[in-house]
Amino acid sequence: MVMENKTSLPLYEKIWVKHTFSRVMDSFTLLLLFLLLAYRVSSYNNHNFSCFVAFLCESWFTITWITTMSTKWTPAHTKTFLDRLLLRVSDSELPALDMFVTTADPVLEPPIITVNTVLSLLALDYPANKLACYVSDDGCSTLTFYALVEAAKFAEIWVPFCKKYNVQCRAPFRYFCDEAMANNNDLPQFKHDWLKMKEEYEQLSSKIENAAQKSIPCQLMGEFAVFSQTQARNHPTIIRVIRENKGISDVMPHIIYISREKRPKQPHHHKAGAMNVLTRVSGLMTNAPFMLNLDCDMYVNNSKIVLHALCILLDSKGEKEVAFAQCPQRFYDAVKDDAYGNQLVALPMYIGSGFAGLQGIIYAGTNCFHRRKVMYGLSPPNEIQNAKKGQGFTNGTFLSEKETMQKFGTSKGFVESATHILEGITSDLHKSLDLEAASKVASCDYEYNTAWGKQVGWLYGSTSEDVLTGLKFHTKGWRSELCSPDPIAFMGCSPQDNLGQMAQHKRWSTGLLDIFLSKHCPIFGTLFGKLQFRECLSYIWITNWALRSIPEICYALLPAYCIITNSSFLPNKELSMWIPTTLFVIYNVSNLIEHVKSGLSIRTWWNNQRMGRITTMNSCFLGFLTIILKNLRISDTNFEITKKEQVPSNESTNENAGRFIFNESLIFLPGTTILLVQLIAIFTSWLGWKPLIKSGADGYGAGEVFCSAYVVLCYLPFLKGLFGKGKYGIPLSTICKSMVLALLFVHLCGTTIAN
Ligand SMILES: O=c1ccn([C@@H]2O[C@H](COP(=O)(O)OP(=O)(O)O[C@H]3O[C@H](CO)[C@@H](O)[C@H](O)[C@H]3O)[C@@H](O)[C@H]2O)c(=O)[nH]1
Ligand SMILES: [Mn+2]
Repeated sequence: MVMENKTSLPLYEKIWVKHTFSRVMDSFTLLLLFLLLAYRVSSYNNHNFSCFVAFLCESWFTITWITTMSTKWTPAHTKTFLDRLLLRVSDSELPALDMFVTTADPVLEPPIITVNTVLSLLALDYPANKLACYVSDDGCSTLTFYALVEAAKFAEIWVPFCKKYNVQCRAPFRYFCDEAMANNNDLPQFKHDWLKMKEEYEQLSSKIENAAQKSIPCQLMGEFAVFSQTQARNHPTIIRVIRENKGISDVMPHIIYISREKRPKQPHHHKAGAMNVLTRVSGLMTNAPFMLNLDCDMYVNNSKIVLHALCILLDSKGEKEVAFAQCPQRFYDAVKDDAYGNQLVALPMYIGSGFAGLQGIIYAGTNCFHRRKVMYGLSPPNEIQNAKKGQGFTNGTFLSEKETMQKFGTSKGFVESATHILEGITSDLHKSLDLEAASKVASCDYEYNTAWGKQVGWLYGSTSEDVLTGLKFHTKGWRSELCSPDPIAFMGCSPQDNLGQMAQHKRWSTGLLDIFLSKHCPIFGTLFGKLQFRECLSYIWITNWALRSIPEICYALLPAYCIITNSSFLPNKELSMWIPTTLFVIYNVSNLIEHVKSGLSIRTWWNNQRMGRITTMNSCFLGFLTIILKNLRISDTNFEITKKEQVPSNESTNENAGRFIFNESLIFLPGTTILLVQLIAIFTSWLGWKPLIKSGADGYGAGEVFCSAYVVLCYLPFLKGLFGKGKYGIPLSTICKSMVLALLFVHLCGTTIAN
């Protein structure tokens, strides 16, 4: 009886967080925004050009603020009950899990990083015969393959070591960083084992290091021979079973290496393409009902994470409603005070859990547990029941074999495995690691005329394939949950300089805007699908990122414009001046408090603020232009891979850490121009010159000068760059181009007055 009660208890609970202070401050901010707009409308009579532009920008900011507020309003996260799960299902009943790791470039993504991710997965606290680890290598690199083969040998001792001593962090490079670990276990054998393991790991890394230094010809013999004729963009499928699990008593999961076929003329759809190949190959080989996907740099930091995620996915309610369980992204080796604003700590705390309190958190591309049947296009069960009553509903379950082939492609084996999944037949961990059938589904023409990338699997068409794929699930009516146990589940690396950070944000904003302008636009999702209204607002907030660059750039140029033309855009009566002033103060103070509450320093807050402005006006603006070019069919979007580095421990004290570096990239052009325009304006004002261009309107005041100075403060790294040397200096060509643009702007200021 007691047992019965226990087993009917929910496996997880949703915890609602109260951010009352945030709510009050956010509402107050909104009120002030409305007041400002009301002021603009009421003072319409003495309008001028700058006030009109200000009104348009502020309207945009207000709309954005409403979506931000709605997202943040009801934050939540989950609490999982492992004990209840283990009472309900025995070890042998636990479901199988296919784990996917993607890597694409052995230089930008050093194999030792991928190896650590894989090692940490192999050592998960979960029955090894239920796990299979698939590594997709889009770089088709001998080095990556070699590293994995060596890692598999090391894993034979690493996995038992972790389990014996219940090691928390199961990625050796992080584990051995911390000497204190050597002394935190009383077992007499431990110290000895620890030292031995450390030595073995060092041997492994030096082997990989050596192989990277000199491409040893003997590497291309034996099992490496297949790589001898390959180029990264032109090669047949290579699939190798590096280690096969031998059954229940074997402590090592399957390890499978996949480099899908690539041909120069065939689109490969970047990461989404790789994920779909992983889905199919694993479907054939192990066909687990759940899949975990990780970027190559995301190692497991909580070895029980699979059980936590299963609490959500196997819960009686979760089972029917939740498509995926997303764990947060956290990063190690952060640059001091988050100088490049890419640690994303405060943002997920408010926005991420905000999403989680609505229809669900967005899919972030990594650290996510998926339900395979949802990937195959299944709708939530209640939908299916409704559909059974009605007519003409095509869901995977009711398709004929021919239709299933049209949808999933012509591999008989795969279609059979997909049918099993869609019908909920849980066949035991599997059958054959049949390489021939697997090669077929990894070939580049397999998807031709199928639903892959459209209705099935990871969706194509955006470099933010993650958000797009998650949005599709939400539009179908699925929910998702944020799974954030303590200690944090996964840790990864974030860009170590502003170049990486800015390129990354450009890719995200491009991909997100692509979604907004596509048929998957969240607005359609609410109108014609099952996307809930407030979830839609949140998706609008996130997919609009690149568009935000336009009003931000206009607003940043406004104070300079006013100083140059001796006009004003801020209210110039003392009484109404308090509206923008209070708005500025309240916004900044509440944002600062949110950062401090997330355990961050004031410096970090400022760096995040500053980088927020720089990223929006530079990366996102370029993202916006990229989308325009794409829609005009002049050029296509690309997936630039973020560089991953292992930072030597002395690096954090490096005096240049946090400094901006520059190159010829266009990404620095908007910022440099905006800065030069401000400088021209401020010098005009400071030296008491007559305004460059006279207008009839009221002159500018302290407000405009303050705003201009504020923009310069945000662009301080660029200001330093104007005078910096080498990579720390903005290239002369960029400065010249920006100067031309800045002078053009000053000239244009004149024409607006003349009209
Ligand atoms: O053609 C490609 C390109 C990329 N990748 C892999 O995709 C992952 C993510 O790439 P990365 O350069 O690390 O991008 P990030 O900006 O760090 O990634 C974030 O943003 C991406 C979407 O833009 C998501 O796919 C990621 O999961 C998310 O962590 C890495 O494992 C790559 O190896 C491929 O497998 N094939
Ligand atoms: Mn990454």
